[in-house]
Amino acid sequence: MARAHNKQQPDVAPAEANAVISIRGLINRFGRQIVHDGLDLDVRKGEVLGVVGGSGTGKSVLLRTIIGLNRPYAGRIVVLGEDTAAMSEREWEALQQRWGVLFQSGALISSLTVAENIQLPLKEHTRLPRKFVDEVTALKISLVGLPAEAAGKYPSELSGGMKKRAGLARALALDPEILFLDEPTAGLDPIGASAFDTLIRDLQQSLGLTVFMVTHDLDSLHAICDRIAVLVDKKIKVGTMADMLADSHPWIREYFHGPRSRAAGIG
Ligand SMILES: Nc1ncnc2c1ncn2[C@@H]1O[C@H](COP(=O)(O)OP(=O)(O)OP(=O)(O)O)[C@@H](O)[C@H]1O
Repeated sequence: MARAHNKQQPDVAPAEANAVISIRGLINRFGRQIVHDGLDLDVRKGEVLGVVGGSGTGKSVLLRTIIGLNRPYAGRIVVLGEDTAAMSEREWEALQQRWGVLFQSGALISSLTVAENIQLPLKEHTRLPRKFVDEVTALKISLVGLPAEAAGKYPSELSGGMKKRAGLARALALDPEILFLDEPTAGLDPIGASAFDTLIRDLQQSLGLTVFMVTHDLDSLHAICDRIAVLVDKKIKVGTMADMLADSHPWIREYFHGPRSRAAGIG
């Protein structure tokens, strides 16, 4: 797994006091293409942050960088108080267990049942007795609104929405503090997407999660996000929906006042 080992940067703004993720001066580049150029971001404890931006602006790269799947060119990333560039492998492994990730596809292993998929992180990172693992699995399955019978099914036997829920159950297996979601409602019909939004909001509130959600879905932004982070000009602008509606940046205006946003009851 790629990890950041770059130098800390001096003279940067301090992190917000209640930030669970704090990013300063992040630069990501691939060859001559600069994706992020001095990006700063604080994600507050207990918020649902929606991350939007045009295609190719680096939403997924940002998520992947925070969780250590992409090594940044420069910058400082502090997650749950830990500087990710200054950690031993053991500390890094411990930190990874404090977040869960749901990728767009659900990323379930097709040869394993739903229960076995959910049990993977439990078996990898804990030494819980078998009976307890089974109990936790059943609890997570019910938490995400899947029927108990789903436990024995293979991913190919599930609908798109059920696969997402199973992926979410796996992301929640280790009781994370932060949930990373990459386009969670992509591929779902509007009713399924809205139900998934509600589920995320309910879980966030009942479990006290901080949610970092990359999305294109204006309905989701409107329905469940406390704040919105927009990737523009290789940096990030953060604010409430009201802030975004008042912003004069051309892309932000177009996005939040365009026809799709009016359809979502926003612009
Ligand atoms: N491993 C990589 N090697 C080279 N270029 C990459 C790599 N990963 C991402 N990129 C480039 O970085 C840019 C940002 O990619 P990213 O997937 O983060 O965009 P995005 O904002 O999530 O886009 P979309 O909304 O279309 O999914 C793109 O131009 C992409 O081609």
